[in-house]
Amino acid sequence: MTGSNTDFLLAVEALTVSFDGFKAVDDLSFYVDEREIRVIIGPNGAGKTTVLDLICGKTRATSGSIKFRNRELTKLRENEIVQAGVGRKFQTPSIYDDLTVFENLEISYPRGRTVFGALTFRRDAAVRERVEEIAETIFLADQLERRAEFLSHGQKQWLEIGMLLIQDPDLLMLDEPVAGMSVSERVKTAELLHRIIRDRSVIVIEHDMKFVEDIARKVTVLHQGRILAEGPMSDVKANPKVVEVYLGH
Ligand SMILES: Nc1ncnc2c1ncn2[C@@H]1O[C@H](COP(=O)(O)OP(=O)(O)OP(=O)(O)O)[C@@H](O)[C@H]1O
Repeated sequence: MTGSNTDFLLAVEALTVSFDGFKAVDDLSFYVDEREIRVIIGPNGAGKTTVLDLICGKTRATSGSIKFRNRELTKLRENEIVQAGVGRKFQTPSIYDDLTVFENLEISYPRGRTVFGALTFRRDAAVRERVEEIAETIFLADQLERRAEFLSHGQKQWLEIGMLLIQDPDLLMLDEPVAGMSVSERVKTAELLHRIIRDRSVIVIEHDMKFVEDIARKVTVLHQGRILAEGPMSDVKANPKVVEVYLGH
């Protein structure tokens, strides 16, 4: 039976999506616990991004179930999925270059529905406090008045993560968060993810295996829309099938 109730934060069951008959995700099932970091790896075209697109409602499933706290997501619209507590960061940061770090975080605070509305609401103490707390978490506490366009590539990525965190999602999904980052930024991003999972779960797609080893407890390896292997990084690395299709390349 698919879509049964579970204790998992996220239960993906028998999920399939076909694009003109091609199954980019094929009868996929996996489960994510509360406060888990799950890393999804796999070769190009394995279906990793499509899985995140399905969870956040950007792509509609052909069949199968995605339950988040036992609530079926496959029938919800993207904004309803955000409101249910699922945040998604895409590869390209969608920050406002001409606003400061403070303003970028402030407009993402759940009260502001539009940029206009968000900028005109009173900066009350609660908002300021929350913005400062998030800025501290994302290593930007001393950059609050800086315009976002002047941040480094890594700082822009952290800012966008902060813009999601301020909405307090229970599940945060990140697509290649360390792509293009310096080594020191990668190390700090791993630290950031460990901070984030103190009170939420994270799904990360990543190709950088050093970074994966720094953050991963459980890894799901996708290949041709299906699970090739799943388990602790040490097991996955030693799996001959994973070496053949992915790690050996
Ligand atoms: N909207 C779409 N229409 C048609 N085909 C699609 C669509 N989205 C994805 N695909 C195909 O589905 C397959 C899986 O793509 P996906 O982007 O999910 O892979 P990926 O594992 O994220 O790869 P990469 O590591 O290169 O980002 C690819 O063959 C891709 O061309």
